[in-house]
Amino acid sequence: MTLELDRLVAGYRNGPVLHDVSLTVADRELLTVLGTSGSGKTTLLRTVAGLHRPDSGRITLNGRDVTRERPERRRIGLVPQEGALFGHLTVAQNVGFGLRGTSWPVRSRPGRVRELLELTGLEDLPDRMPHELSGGQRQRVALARALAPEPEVVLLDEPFAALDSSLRAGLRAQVRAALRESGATAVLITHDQDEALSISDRVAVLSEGRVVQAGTPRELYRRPRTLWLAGFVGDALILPGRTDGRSIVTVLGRLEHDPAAAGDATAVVRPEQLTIGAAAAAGVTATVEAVEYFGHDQLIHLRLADGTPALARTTGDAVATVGARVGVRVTGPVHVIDD
Ligand SMILES: Nc1ncnc2c1ncn2[C@@H]1O[C@H](COP(=O)(O)OP(=O)(O)OP(=O)(O)O)[C@@H](O)[C@H]1O
Repeated sequence: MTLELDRLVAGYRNGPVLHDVSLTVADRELLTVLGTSGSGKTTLLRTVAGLHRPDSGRITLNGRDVTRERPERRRIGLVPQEGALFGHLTVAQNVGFGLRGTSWPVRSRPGRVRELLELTGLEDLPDRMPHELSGGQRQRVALARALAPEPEVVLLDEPFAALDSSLRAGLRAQVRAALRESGATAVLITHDQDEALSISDRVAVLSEGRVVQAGTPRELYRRPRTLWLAGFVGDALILPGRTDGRSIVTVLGRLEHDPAAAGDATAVVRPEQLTIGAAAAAGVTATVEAVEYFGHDQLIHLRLADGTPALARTTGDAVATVGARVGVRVTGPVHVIDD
C-alpha cells in the first residue's frame, strides 16, 4: 500500500505546525520521520491516522483520497508511545482487542491472535498481564495488537523511547522483522538519529514542520543537503575551503570530494574518515584532548593546529594518549556543500 502526503498543512489554534509536507511511502517500505522535539512529528502521525484534521493538503492510500475519512475506515494501525496496553487484559486479550469491531470472523480470531504472538515472539506469554512484562515485550504486544487486523499502514510513535539502549537494538531488529513479514507499509517517528539510520528503508528529516531532506539512510549520512543536516544525522567536522571542482583545500590539506562543486564550499568530514598516526608521518598535526572508549570503537577528540576541534573514530586498538601530538590523515572522498 502506497501512502502519499501531498502538501499537508496542519496545526492548532496558534497557527500551522506542518507546512506543505509532501512525502511518499512506497508499498511495504518503512519510512522514519526524524526530527527534534517540537518539529511536528506527533502532529504528522496523528494527521495520517485521522485523529487530527489537516487545514489543507491530501492523504492518499494507493491513490484513494482518505483525507476526510474517519480513522477506523482508513485501515491504519497505530502503535502508541509506550504501548498503551490495557492493564487488566492478558497479552492475548490485548492482541485480540485489535480485532474488535473489524470484519474478522469471531471463529478465526484466536488463530489470528496466535499468529501475531508468533510473529512478535510472544508465543510463550499469552496469559501474562502487562505488568509482568519487560518494556520490550510490552512494545511487541502493542505492535501485535496494531498488526492483528491486517492494516495497510502501521504508524509507530517513538516505539523505543522508554527502553534503555541495550534493549533497544534487539527490539528494533525484531520490530523490523515483524513489519517485513506482515507486509505492512510503516511510518515510524523518532528523535533518535541512530535509530532512524539503522531501522529504516528511508528517512525524512522534519525541521520546524518542513521536510528538509528525505532519502535512504546512506544518502542522508553521506550526502546531507545542508550543514545543519550534516550535524543532525551524525558527527561531522565542518571545514570551509576553496575547490577547483574536484578537490578542496582546507586546514586538513587538499581533499578529494564528491559531488562536484565550484569556488567557496564547505567540506563535511565524518569521524571515521580521519586516521591518526605518528605526528611526523602526516602533513597535519593535532593534539589529543580526550578519548572516549566504547569497546567496539573509540572516539578521539582532537584539536587541529589552527585550533579547530575534530573527532576521529577508530576501530583498531591503537592507544591514544591525552596530550599527545599526532598526525591526521583524511580518507576520501569527502562530501562538500556548495556555499
Ligand atoms: N494540542 C495542541 N495545541 C496547541 N499546540 C500544540 C498541540 N500539540 C502540539 N502543539 C504544538 O505543535 C508543535 C509540534 O508539536 P508535536 O507534538 O507535533 O511535535 P513533536 O515533534 O512530536 O515533539 P516531541 O518529540 O516533543 O513529541 C509544538 O510547538 C507544540 O507545542
